[in-house]
Amino acid sequence: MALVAGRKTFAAGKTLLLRAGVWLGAEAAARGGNGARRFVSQRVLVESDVTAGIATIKFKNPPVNSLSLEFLTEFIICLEKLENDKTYRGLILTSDCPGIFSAGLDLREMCGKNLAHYAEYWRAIQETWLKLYLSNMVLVAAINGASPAGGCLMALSSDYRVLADNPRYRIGLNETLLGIVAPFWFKDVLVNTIGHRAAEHALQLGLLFQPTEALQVGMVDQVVPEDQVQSTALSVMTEWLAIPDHARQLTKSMMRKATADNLIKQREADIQNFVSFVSRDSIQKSLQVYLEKLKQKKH
Ligand SMILES: CCC/C=C/C(=O)SCCNC(=O)CCNC(=O)[C@H](O)C(C)(C)COP(=O)([O-])OP(=O)([O-])OC[C@H]1O[C@@H](n2cnc3c(N)ncnc32)[C@H](O)[C@@H]1OP(=O)([O-])[O-]
Repeated sequence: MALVAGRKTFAAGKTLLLRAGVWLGAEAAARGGNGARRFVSQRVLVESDVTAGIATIKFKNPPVNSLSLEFLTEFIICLEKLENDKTYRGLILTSDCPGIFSAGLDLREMCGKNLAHYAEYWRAIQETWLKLYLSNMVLVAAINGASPAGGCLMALSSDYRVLADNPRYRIGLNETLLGIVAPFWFKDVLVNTIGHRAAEHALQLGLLFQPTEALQVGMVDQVVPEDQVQSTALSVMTEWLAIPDHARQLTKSMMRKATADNLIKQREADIQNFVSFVSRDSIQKSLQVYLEKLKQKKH
């Protein structure tokens, strides 16, 4: 069944479909006696409480949970499975890698590859966002680590964000620091969350906010001690699940549809735009310099 769902999603991307098949073959599922279920894939861990109707997805793509094509493929299939299974009404997004929620797009997917690869990668990024942003489930991000750029987008696409109070866990759309530009739909989600002026400021400077600042600007809804992130996410979820699904879902759709439609109506043009942008020599150079800086940071 999940594979059928996967086929629908990736009708336009044969390679992804193949990768999805590999992943499904490797999947292991276990069911406990107390309504708890656990799906394990290589890079995405899904734990679920069937009785409560709540699933938790833990990103497990060390060292930094970068959004590689393999990761995105597994993630999208997990999301589809949960979305299509009416047992689940709520989903918590969090990380299994200590100190990192997600480092955002995998820079190695954007460097030194061919045009077809860039197009395939960007389609997977778009698909991930659309699935998250338009999910019928309640999405709560339990942000237990740094979340720059694409990591921030995943959090912003949730309905509610709880961030661990640790000054190292900075969050924001820092694309300009890499010499690249956040796509219009990243920008739209940020504007919807923190307002136009704050978004303009944050985007131009590529600001990464520490927890207190993130709370102040409205990028997250709550900052709590690190050991309370998961329990807070769970109690927020319980509150949201008390609202009748149909009313909440229609309201969510009313609030989000125009933003999502903006991308849906020009997906192919957006892919072409990304491909021609990222393949420019100057952009390739900026990305390589940035990656090199990251590597040298340690030494
Ligand atoms: C138009 C498109 C829009 C773009 C959107 C984006 O999301 S753009 C993305 C914007 N994202 C950013 O700007 C985030 C950049 N990353 C960071 O700022 C930090 O890594 C950190 C704060 C996430 C974690 O700090 P930490 O001290 O815990 O970890 P560390 O720094 O020591 O890294 C460990 C290893 O991971 C590697 N690696 C890291 N990130 C990426 C990546 N995205 N990809 C690939 N690899 C990455 C790093 O090179 C190193 O590799 P090595 O040497 O072992 O081979």
